[in-house]
Amino acid sequence: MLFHVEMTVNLPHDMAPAQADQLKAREKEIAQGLQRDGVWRHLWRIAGRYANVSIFDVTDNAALHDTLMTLPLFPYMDIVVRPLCRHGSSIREDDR
Ligand SMILES: O=C(O)C[C@H]1C=CC(=O)O1
Repeated sequence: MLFHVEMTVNLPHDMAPAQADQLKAREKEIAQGLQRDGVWRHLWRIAGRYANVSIFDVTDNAALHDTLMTLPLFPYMDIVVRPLCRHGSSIREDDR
């Protein structure tokens, strides 16, 4: 199943820069692993915001939840999830 996921990161203003850098580095490592595995299909920065729009490809809602919970920044993100289904007019072969 495909999901449109919007993540907004809200790091506490008083978080030590070293802790923030460590969280971001671990997040990047996990995000890149999920992309290599084909789970995190698209990752786009929303211009001007510490937020992204992503497409995840997972088996079901629970799998998406479990995946998102593995992200080191999860406790600091507001996440909006929209389940997707194929559009009847789409000519793409890779969005099933
Ligand atoms: O930067 C973000 O949007 C948050 C998160 C998503 C991927 C990643 O490396 O960090």
